[in-house]
Parts: sequence; structure tokens; C-alpha cells
Amino acid sequence: MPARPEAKASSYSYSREETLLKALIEIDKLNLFYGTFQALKNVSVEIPQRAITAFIGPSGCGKSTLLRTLNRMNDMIPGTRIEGRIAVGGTDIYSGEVHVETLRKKVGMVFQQPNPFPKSIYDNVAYGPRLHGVRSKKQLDEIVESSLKAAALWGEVKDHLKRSALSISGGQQQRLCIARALAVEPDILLMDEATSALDPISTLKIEELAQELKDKYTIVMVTHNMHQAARVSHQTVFFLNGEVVEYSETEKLFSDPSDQRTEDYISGRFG
Ligand SMILES: Nc1ncnc2c1ncn2[C@@H]1O[C@H](COP(=O)(O)OP(=O)(O)OP(=O)(O)O)[C@@H](O)[C@H]1O
Repeated sequence: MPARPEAKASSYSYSREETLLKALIEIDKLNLFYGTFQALKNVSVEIPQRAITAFIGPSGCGKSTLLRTLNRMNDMIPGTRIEGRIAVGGTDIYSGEVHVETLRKKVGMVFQQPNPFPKSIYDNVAYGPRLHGVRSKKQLDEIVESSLKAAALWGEVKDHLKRSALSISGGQQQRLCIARALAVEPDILLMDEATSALDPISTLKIEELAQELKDKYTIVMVTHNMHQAARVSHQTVFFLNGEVVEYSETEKLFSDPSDQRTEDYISGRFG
């Protein structure tokens, strides 16, 4: 049986102020259907700002589906229907008032497989700002530099920004994708198993990076790796069969879960 993850407050501790964070994202009684299949059932979760929230649970339980509702990526899947409400900063993101493009600028996303564009490192990061109308070379240079610095990649690539993004390592590509997401100044960063295709050292770098970024951004990550959730997150949400079984501060969830199913999952009895 795999060792039960220990949430350690020691290396990445959170202040009292952080634990009293106001919810930035409020998900209320959310149901999601793919055609006739119900993938999310009556999900209500509050996600605090400037902290890391991890979604855990066995394969197919709805983690990625819920993540994708937060920037309306599910809109692109034909036959998808939702009921309930998701508010970001108090605004219902499924109401007619919110433009999807504006929402996606505010809610960036990084995927399992690094997916840089087949363009230079510079052009990858400058892509979003250009799309949003930034034309000045000086301003673009500044955005590229600050985004690559924020993604802890600047030192490794600053001397060859014109190189193809496809020529750097997978771990560097993933940090480039994070830089690309940060370049349009999001508030929220969604990470869908962003380290599962990476080696342990690259994984550690992304985990450390997420720790730094959480001071400025709200991070929601789907992870298959309970140890990762325990290491880096402030709050953990446990899913099973499309339902949220429970969610709480990570330390509590891993040391004193309220539900027997959570206990069984975190101690490796299934999943
Ligand atoms: N586009 C789709 N059309 C129909 N069903 C889908 C679609 N995407 C996901 N599903 C189904 O919805 C359920 C939840 O899938 P989801 O990908 O959200 O789970 P997950 O917890 O993220 O799984 P994993 O950990 O394996 O990525 C699964 O039963 C899946 O088969």
C-alpha cells in the first residue's frame, strides 16, 4: 500500500491571513452533462484567492471537467450543458455579461503536455499581448522579460529568445507555457496535471514556481499525485464519481478527513 501523503506545513507554510482568504471563485450547486452523461453532480466549492487549491480523486471522477468550467473550456465540447452557478470575484461567468475572451485572459490555463506554439520563445510569450493590442517593441520586450522571469525561465533562455520553443526541454517548455499564460496578466492560473509528463526535477521546479506564483495568482491544479497536492496546496478538493466528497485545508484533509471515502482514498485503499 502506498504511503499516505503527509501535508507538511513546514516547507510551504501559510500565514493566518492566508487561511482566512476570501473566496475568489464560488461554485454553487453545479451539474454538468456531456449529452446524457452527468459528469458533475451538485458540486459546491469555494476557492480562495492567492492560494493553491488541488483537485484530487481517481481517474474519471470529474476533476478536469470542473477545472475546464472555470474558463469555459467546456463550451467548446458539443453537447455540454451546465446547471448551477460559478462566480469569479462575484460575477457569474456564465451570464451574458461575461465575454469568453475576457474570461480566458483573466483565467489562464496550462495543460498536461507542454504545448508551445511552433514559434520562437519570444513570440510565444508575446503572442497574447500582441493579440490584445500591444504593438510597442519596448513594451513587448518588457512583458517577455518579466513573464519569463516570473516563470523562472529567463536565466535559461535570455540569450536565445529567437530560438524555436520546440528546441528546449519539456520542463522548460512547460515553464514557457506558464510564462505565455502570465503575459496577459491573469488573476487565476489553472494547471491540468501540468507536471505529469515531466521528470522529477522539472516537476519540482514547477512546484516551486507555483509556490512563488501563489503570492500573486490564484492557482487551481488537477493532480493525480496526492503527494504533490499535500506538498504544495493550501486547500484540497476530493472528487469521486462526479461528486465532491469533501474539501478543506490540505493539512486537515490528509490528517483528519471527515468522510470515510476520503480516508480510504488517501490511504491508498482504492484509486
Ligand atoms: N468530451 C467528453 N464527452 C463525454 N464524456 C466526457 C468528456 N470528457 C470527459 N468525459 C467523461 O466525464 C467524466 C469525467 O472526466 P474528467 O476528464 O473530468 O475526469 P478526471 O477526474 O479529470 O479524470 P483523469 O484523472 O483521468 O483525467 C469521465 O467519465 C469521462 O469519461
